[in-house]
Amino acid sequence: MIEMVNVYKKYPNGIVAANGIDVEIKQGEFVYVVGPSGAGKSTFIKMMYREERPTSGDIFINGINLATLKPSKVPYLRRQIGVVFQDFKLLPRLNVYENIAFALEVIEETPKVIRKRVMDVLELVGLKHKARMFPTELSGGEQQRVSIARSIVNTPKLVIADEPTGNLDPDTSWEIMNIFEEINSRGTTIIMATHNREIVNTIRHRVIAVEGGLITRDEYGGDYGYES
Ligand SMILES: Nc1ncnc2c1ncn2[C@@H]1O[C@H](COP(=O)(O)OP(=O)(O)OP(=O)(O)O)[C@@H](O)[C@H]1O
Repeated sequence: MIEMVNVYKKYPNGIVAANGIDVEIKQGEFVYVVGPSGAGKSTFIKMMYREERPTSGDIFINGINLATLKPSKVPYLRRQIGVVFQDFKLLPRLNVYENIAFALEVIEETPKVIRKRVMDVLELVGLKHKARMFPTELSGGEQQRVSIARSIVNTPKLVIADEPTGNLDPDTSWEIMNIFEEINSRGTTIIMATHNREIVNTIRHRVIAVEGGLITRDEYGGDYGYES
C-alpha cells in the first residue's frame, strides 16, 4: 500500500531530512516510526500524505505515484488517508459532531449518511454523549478521540499519526492506543511516529527507526531502542 523508492528530501534551507529512503508497508500493518528529535520522522510521514514533496525518488500510495500526482488530484488522495496530530487541530468554533461531519460535508455526502457515519465513529471512540460539546470543553484525551474519529469517518485504508500521545498523560495515552489497536484490527493500516518508549515496548508492532534521514532499523515486533 505504501512504497518509497530512493526518496531524498532537501529543505530550502539545505537540511537533508530524507537521504535515500526505501521502504514498503503492506495493507493492514501497524508501524511505529521512532528516532531522535530532528531525525526526519515527521518529514518521512508528511511525504506520505503529500504535505511535503520529495526532492527526488518515488512514493506510491495504493498505486498512486505522489511524485507525479497533479495538484488537482491531491484532495482525492487526502480523502483516502486519515491524519492525526499531536495537537489535535480541531476547529474551535465547531462542536464535536460538526468537527467530524465537516470531512463528509466537503464531499457532499447526504445528511442521513453523515449522521450515521459520525455517530458510528463517535461510538467507536466512546464520545457519543459529548457530540454537542465544543473542543474547549473537552480534556486533551477527549479532543484526541474526536480527532481520531474525524480521521476515520471517511473510512480511509491508511491512518497516519504524528505523535498522537505526545500531549497526553500515560493513562490517557494507553486509552488512545486502544482505539488505534481497534482501528487496526479492522484492517486499517496505521503509521505512527512516536517518542513513547513504553508503548512501543509493550504493544509490539513493526518498528522503523529513522536517523539522519535514513532508515537505520526495520524490525517486526522490535523495541523502541533509544534512551529518550
Ligand atoms: N519545513 C522545514 N524547513 C526546513 N527544515 C525543516 C523543515 N521541517 C523539518 N526540517 C528539518 O528537517 C530535519 C528533520 O525534521 P523532522 O521534523 O522530520 O524530524 P523529527 O524526527 O520528526 O523530529 P521531532 O521528533 O523533533 O518531531 C530537522 O533538522 C528539521 O530542522
